[in-house]
Parts: sequence; structure tokens; C-alpha cells
Amino acid sequence: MEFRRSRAIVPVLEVLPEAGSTNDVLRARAGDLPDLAVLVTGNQTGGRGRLGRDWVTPPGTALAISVLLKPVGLPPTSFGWFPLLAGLAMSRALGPLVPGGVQVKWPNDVLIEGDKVCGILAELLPGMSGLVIGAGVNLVQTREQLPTATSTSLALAGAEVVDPDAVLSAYLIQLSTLYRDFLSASGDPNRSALRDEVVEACHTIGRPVRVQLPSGDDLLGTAVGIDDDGRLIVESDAGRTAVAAGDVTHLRY
Ligand SMILES: Nc1ncnc2c1ncn2[C@@H]1O[C@H](COP(=O)(O)OP(=O)(O)OP(=O)(O)O)[C@@H](O)[C@H]1O
Ligand SMILES: O=C(O)CCCC[C@@H]1SC[C@@H]2NC(=O)N[C@@H]21
Repeated sequence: MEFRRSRAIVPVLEVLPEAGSTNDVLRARAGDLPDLAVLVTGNQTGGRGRLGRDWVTPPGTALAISVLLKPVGLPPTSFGWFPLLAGLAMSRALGPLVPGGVQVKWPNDVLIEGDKVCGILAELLPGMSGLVIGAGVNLVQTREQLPTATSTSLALAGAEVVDPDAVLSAYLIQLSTLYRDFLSASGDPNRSALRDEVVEACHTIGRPVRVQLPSGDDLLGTAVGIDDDGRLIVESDAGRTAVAAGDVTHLRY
């Protein structure tokens, strides 16, 4: 895979021929790298997913992108927005490539007709000094190369051309723009405009959902919004619950 054009968008873009996990490499080097530095590989051998799962991609079939964010002067409670902005950025980058577009499942999975084409893993740096936002994008895997029946690739979903560099550039342009918009909107603690965009893109809002909470409990209800800290608000028989982390399933009633 070749990467050509993305360097102008971010201060540091390093293409690794191979990496265990780009999130791990970037976290280890975060102290020496600037805000919005990016590591990318098309050959990630030890990818990690959310909730301790593996992220599996055969060499040369997928992109692994990790972006370092070092926002200055933000309260750590605001950090919950960044994974949502990454999901929105990726949905804008991938949406035009496939017939029928993409959907975002809260917090940041990007789906095509319900199947996962991109997963995002946001990890805090020690002392809340920043975050690493990792995104895995399934580009050209065949059905047999995907780990589950509910995952897909851009090629399988009907993208006519799958250019890794174009996907990378589009994502970085969208993410860096949203990130700068977020930082410059610090006068509006509710981030109303950005919140509206995230809610608009998030397919989960307005749907009946089951949320498997980190405690192991299940929450059944309807997703009705996103709160000031980026948490999903679920309305159930027990009232409203703000969910910071969990596995969401869209239910079809
Ligand atoms: N390349 C990949 N593409 C999609 N899913 C992957 C990939 N590699 C590993 N996985 C993992 O396979 C599982 C896919 O599960 P599934 O598509 O059923 O969605 P899910 O359980 O709702 O996922 P999630 O918990 O991320 O919302 C997830 O745990 C995901 O992290
Ligand atoms: O479980 C998920 O949905 C999140 C998957 C995140 C995968 C990406 S690939 C780039 C970065 N490096 C990793 O080890 N994980 C993330």
C-alpha cells in the first residue's frame, strides 16, 4: 500500500511497514511527538480492539491509523467527545465511497448496512496528558478474510475504487478540522453545533438498543441523545441512564 498526499494535513505522518499495534507504538512515543501526529500501517500484526478484544486484519487489506491528540487546557471530562469526533470524521471519509453510505453506531463504530467496516479505539495517555485515537478500516478483505459475519470491507460493500491514501487523507482532513472546531468552540461548553452534527450522524439515537454495560448488566431502552460529556443517554423503564462505555446493539422491533 502506498501513502502519498497526507503529510501536509498533519505535522508528523509516519508510515510504518509493519507494527504490532499502532496505538501501542504511538503511546510509547507520545512524549516526543506533537499534537495531531499520525502513525499508519497497512500491516498491523497485533491490533487491539475495544474491551480487550483483538483487531484482526490480514496484511495489505486494511488501514491501521493512530492519531495523537494533546489538547491544552481542556478539562478531562471533555475528552469523551474525541472518540465521537473520530467516528464522525471516519463516517464523512467513508460515506461517499459506498453506495448507500455509512452509519455510525455509538460511540464510534462505522457500519455499512449494519456491518462493521471501521472500529475506533481511543486510549488516554498517563496523567490525562492526551489521547491516542486508533482507527482500523477494512479496505479490501474478502468475506473469508473477515473475522465475523457482521463485519465488512469497503470493497465487499461495493466501493468502486479503494485507495488507501485517499481514505487516509479524507479521514485526517475531517478529523483535524473537527478537532480544531472543537477546541475553538471552548466558549460554548455544550458544543451545541458539533453535538448536533454528532447526533445527526449517530444512527443509534432514536433507536431501541441493548447496552451491555462494563459491569456485565444489560440495559434495554431507547437511545435518546448524547450528554455534555459525550455519553449516550438511554431511556428505559428505570428512567434515563448516561452510558459512558458499553457494547450497543441496535434492536429491530
Ligand atoms: N477487522 C475487523 N473488522 C470488524 N470487526 C473486527 C475486526 N477484527 C476484530 N473484530 C472484532 O470482531 C467483533 C465484531 O463483532 P460484531 O461485528 O458482532 O460487532 P459488535 O460485537 O457489536 O462489536 P463492538 O463491540 O465493537 O460494537 C468485535 O469485537 C470487533 O472488535
Ligand atoms: O474494537 C474496536 O472496534 C476498535 C478497533 C480499533 C482498531 C485500531 S487499528 C489502529 C489502532 N491500533 C490498534 O491496536 N487498535 C486500533
